[in-house]
Amino acid sequence: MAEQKEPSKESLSSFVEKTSPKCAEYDKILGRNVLVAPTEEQYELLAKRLKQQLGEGRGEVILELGASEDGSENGLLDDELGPAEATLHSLARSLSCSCVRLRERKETRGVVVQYLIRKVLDQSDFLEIRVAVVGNVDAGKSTLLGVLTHGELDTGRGTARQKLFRHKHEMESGRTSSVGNDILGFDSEGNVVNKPEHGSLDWVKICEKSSKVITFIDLAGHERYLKTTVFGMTGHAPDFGMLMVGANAGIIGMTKEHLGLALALSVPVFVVVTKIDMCPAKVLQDNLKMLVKILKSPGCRKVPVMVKSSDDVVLSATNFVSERLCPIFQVSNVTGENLGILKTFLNLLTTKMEYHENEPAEFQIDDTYSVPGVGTVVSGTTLKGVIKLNDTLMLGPDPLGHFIPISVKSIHRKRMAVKEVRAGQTASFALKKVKRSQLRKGMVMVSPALNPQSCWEFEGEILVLHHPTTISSRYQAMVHCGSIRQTASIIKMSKDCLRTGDKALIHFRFIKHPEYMTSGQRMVFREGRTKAVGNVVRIITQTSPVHQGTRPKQTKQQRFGQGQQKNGRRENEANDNAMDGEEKEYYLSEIAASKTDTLEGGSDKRDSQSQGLGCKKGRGRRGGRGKPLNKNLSADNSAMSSPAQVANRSTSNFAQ
Ligand SMILES: Nc1nc2c(ncn2[C@@H]2O[C@H](COP(=O)(O)OP(=O)(O)OP(=O)(O)O)[C@@H](O)[C@H]2O)c(=O)[nH]1
Repeated sequence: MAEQKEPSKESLSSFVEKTSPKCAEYDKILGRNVLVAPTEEQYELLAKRLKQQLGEGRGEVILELGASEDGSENGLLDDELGPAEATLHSLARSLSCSCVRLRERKETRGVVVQYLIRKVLDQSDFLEIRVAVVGNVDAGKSTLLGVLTHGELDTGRGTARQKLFRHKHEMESGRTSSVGNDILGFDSEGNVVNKPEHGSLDWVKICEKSSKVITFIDLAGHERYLKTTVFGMTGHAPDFGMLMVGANAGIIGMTKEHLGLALALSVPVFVVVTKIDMCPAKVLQDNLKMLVKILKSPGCRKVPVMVKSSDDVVLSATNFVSERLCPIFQVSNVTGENLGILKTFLNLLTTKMEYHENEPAEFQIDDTYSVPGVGTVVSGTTLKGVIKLNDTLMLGPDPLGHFIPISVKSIHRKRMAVKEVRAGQTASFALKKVKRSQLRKGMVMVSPALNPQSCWEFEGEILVLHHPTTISSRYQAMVHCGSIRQTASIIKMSKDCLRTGDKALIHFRFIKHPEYMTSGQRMVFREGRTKAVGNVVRIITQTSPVHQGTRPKQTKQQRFGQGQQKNGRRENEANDNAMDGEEKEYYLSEIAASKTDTLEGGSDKRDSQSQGLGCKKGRGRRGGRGKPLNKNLSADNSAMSSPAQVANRSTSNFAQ
């Protein structure tokens, strides 16, 4: 493989030095001498501190043996290391934890050793980390997931991905169109639990044997399914983003778009470059150079690090939570090269998201099912609190903005029956006395103590990442906020009009039904190539939705028929995209009804029509200016604002 000028070790260690949090108490207690021969009192203190750290790390923590407070006498001598390790093992055992040696390094005085301490959980419990998998079409996303979770290498002809596809058309075309899920389990020692004999239906076995489960959210790379991909990033609450890049193709198509989205949503990203087995050295080198340049650009402000050894893995995983570090892996799904270090990295990932288990429960619904013999089932993420079997929660809002009490009949985590689910965990609930037709994605189930209120209107502080002209009042686009995705209209803005790069306070109104939102939530406002990101700052609750103009009721047949006719591509969209047609239809009628446009408003709407609704005329086009879909794809790089610009604006204004 090509020699690369990598920014790896120097930048990594200097980065670590600059960003590692120093905890005086921790250093004092776990200092070199204390662990070698602790007194009884010191031992108790150590156990207390370790317990606290395990709580903060949701059941795991990485510790360093031999690091002293001031760095002057770093390292343990040979005769000190044994007793210090024995103390640590004994501490871990006393707290029902495993203790795995990760790496050691030479310091001025002796060695410093890093250990992973992980709680050994009972069969029904496991630590959960969600990783959204994004990247352009054919980057090898589904293939990598197939290889990681089924333990068998790919042939280079799409065999591994077959195990992941959910729809017949996906099998036939090889293209992901929906949000897929697969899991990779690690036991308390960090060994992969998944075995080739575990089919996709053996999630229960994997979870029972795992202390930590990585849930991959497999997202679509094609621009056609961008709405679904944005939903995956906002609605499935990923802890990390895994950006996939084909070694031979480099940063093309939707890669920048997906990177920009992850940055805008403050999701830490690591990059996996696939297909290194079939890529000429020069091409790989050029593409890596380009990748590093984009990541380092003032917009992204990342510290890219080529991860090539187990040492790099531990360093990058332990410092990854800082968001600035961006580890890059180069793998082959065919030869299996470097898949081992990628798995070690995944095993060490810990989320920095704070989940509040002591607050009243909040659960956001991202999918609904009707299961024969069980009834109505909803799946989603528990954002706050703890939900137990037979708990009564408020489900809503319905089209009138009301919440109804429902009772939780059964709870499943990763297809495994459990008695309770805590903040940060995904789950499915079987609900009593609720029809599936009463439910939709974006609804919530919350504790009655919250006395939930729905809203038609809210205020958001928004930064426009890209718009071809200007945005003004009455402009409409899709709001993605958690698992909510609904077209909203701009009622008022703190500026007359907004261009790319502008920031404003905007008053939005949903056009179809009220939603449950909370201030501080991150949101994306997009339509075609128009994109804006920001935060919800104020919820405007109101009782009467009458003036909102509820849309005429249509049968499912009518809605689906319209979608097919207009787009000429409906058959390929997964169910969760089935609202595209009706939303656009309603959107069009709204535009037609508004004859009192301002100059800017008019131009925006014409622009919106030409962009998102070009397909109305059955030309199968999207993206405006009469470009066919595939041309739009190839034009991506130039048409969108670079992620550098995008991220610069988003991180400097919002994320930081
Ligand atoms: N030689 C080689 N081929 C690979 C590798 N990874 C993936 N492929 C092949 O690349 C093709 C595309 O892989 P996919 O996994 O479908 O790509 P994707 O990113 O999931 O594509 P979408 O689902 O459409 O977004 C398949 O034919 C794979 O067999 C690799 O590391 N080496």
